[in-house]
Amino acid sequence: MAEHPELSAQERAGKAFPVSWDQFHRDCRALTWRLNEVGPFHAVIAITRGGLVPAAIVARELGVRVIDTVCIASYDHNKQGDLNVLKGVSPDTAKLGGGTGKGLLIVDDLVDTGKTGRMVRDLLPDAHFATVYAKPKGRPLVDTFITEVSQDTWIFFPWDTALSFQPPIRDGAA
Ligand SMILES: O=P(O)(O)OC[C@H]1O[C@H](OP(=O)(O)OP(=O)(O)O)[C@H](O)[C@@H]1O
Ligand SMILES: Nc1nc2[nH]cnc2c(=O)[nH]1
Ligand SMILES: [Mg+2]
Repeated sequence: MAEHPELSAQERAGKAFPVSWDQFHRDCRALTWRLNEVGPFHAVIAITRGGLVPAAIVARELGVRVIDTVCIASYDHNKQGDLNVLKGVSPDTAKLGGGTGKGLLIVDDLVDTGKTGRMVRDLLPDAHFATVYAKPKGRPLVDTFITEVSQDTWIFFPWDTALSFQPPIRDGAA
C-alpha cells in the first residue's frame, strides 16, 4: 500500500476477475461439498456484507438454519481503512460455540490481505473459517476455500457489477 498510496486497491490489483451469479453459485456449492466433510456445524456466521450471499447458499446446502452475522467494514469501496467491528455474534450464537466458536462456521466471500480474517479468528479462534476465494496473503487464515487468485487480481462480484458493452479484443480490450 505504501508504494502507491494514491492508487486504490482495485487499481493496484491490475488484473480483473469478474464472477457471474452462475459461477458464484457453482463455487459456493463446491465449497459446501468440502464443508460437508468437516461439519456438522451449529450455526453459520456471515461476515457482512460480502459473506451474506455465500452464507445463504452454504447454509441452504448444509441444512443449517441458525445464521448470524459479524458486521465488519474495512474497504470503503476499494480502499482499505481501519477495520471496524459494527456488530459481533449474538449471545445465543456465542453460547452454541462454547465462547470460542467451536462447531461454528464463519463464511466470507474472500480473503485478500487477511486483515478481516485475522479479526474473526481473534473473535472466534475455534470456529471453522471458509471463503469462496483466497489471495496468497490471506490464504493461511482460511480453513477451507475453493479458488485461489493472485494477489494482484481484483475480484468483481455479481452484486457489484452489471452487464456492459465490451470493445472487441482486436481493438485493444483487456
Ligand atoms: O482480507 P482483507 O484484505 O481484509 O479483505 C477481505 C474483505 O474485504 C471485503 O469486505 P469489505 O470490507 O470490502 O466489506 P463488504 O463485505 O461490506 O463489501 C471482503 O468481503 C472481505 O470481507
Ligand atoms: N470486490 C472485491 N473486494 C475486495 N476486498 C478486498 N479484496 C477484494 C477484491 O478482490 N474484490
Ligand atoms: Mg467483506
